[in-house]
Amino acid sequence: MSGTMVLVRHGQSEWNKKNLFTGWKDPDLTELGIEEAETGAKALKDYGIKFDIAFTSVLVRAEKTCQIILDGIGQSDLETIHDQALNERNYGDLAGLNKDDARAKWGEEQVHIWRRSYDVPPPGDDGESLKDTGARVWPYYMTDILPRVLRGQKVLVAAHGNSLRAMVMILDRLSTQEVTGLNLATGVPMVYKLNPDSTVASKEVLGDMSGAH
Ligand SMILES: O=C(O)[C@H](O)COP(=O)(O)O
Repeated sequence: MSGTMVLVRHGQSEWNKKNLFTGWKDPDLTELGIEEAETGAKALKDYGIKFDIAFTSVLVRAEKTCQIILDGIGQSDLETIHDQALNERNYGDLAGLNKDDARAKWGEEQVHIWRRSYDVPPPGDDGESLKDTGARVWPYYMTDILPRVLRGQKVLVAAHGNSLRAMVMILDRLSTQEVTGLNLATGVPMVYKLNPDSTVASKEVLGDMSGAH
């Protein structure tokens, strides 16, 4: 057994609350989002983990979630690396649109394809599919995060629904079809212990993922 990596999706953001596609837009956490991050912190405190380093994106909802968790477990000053490789997928021209309005306009199925398919990007020059998102998340994981875990460090990664779906896809060895059914709840820590060959030795979810959609 080597180290431990905890993945956590940021708490509810203002745009999650309004049901808007967000992507690289930068809304803050809501009160509920703060509470969700605090609940995640409590679960990690009860679990008894102390981290060696934290990683987050350059978007405020993930950065704040990361800091709330560190504050909640008594590690406020822990070294934290912010990198846009961990940002949410870029939602292209969908950013700022209401998800239900989009369903009314383009149909449930098309919107589901944009949100959950592996390789269909949302419309717009900068829109990223999950595969495109993985193309920046996976190398960053391999070069910056994984080596620390393999050295035995305990690593926190506070990021986003789709950047974390890309990570969970490779960790859980999900197929491109299986990943379409993967949804991550806000503020629920996933504790991965890795083997020396970087495969997953164990995965524990500290909370309820069932409400995620
Ligand atoms: O960027 C967004 O809109 C959300 O953070 C994730 O959205 P999704 O669950 O629709 O992919």
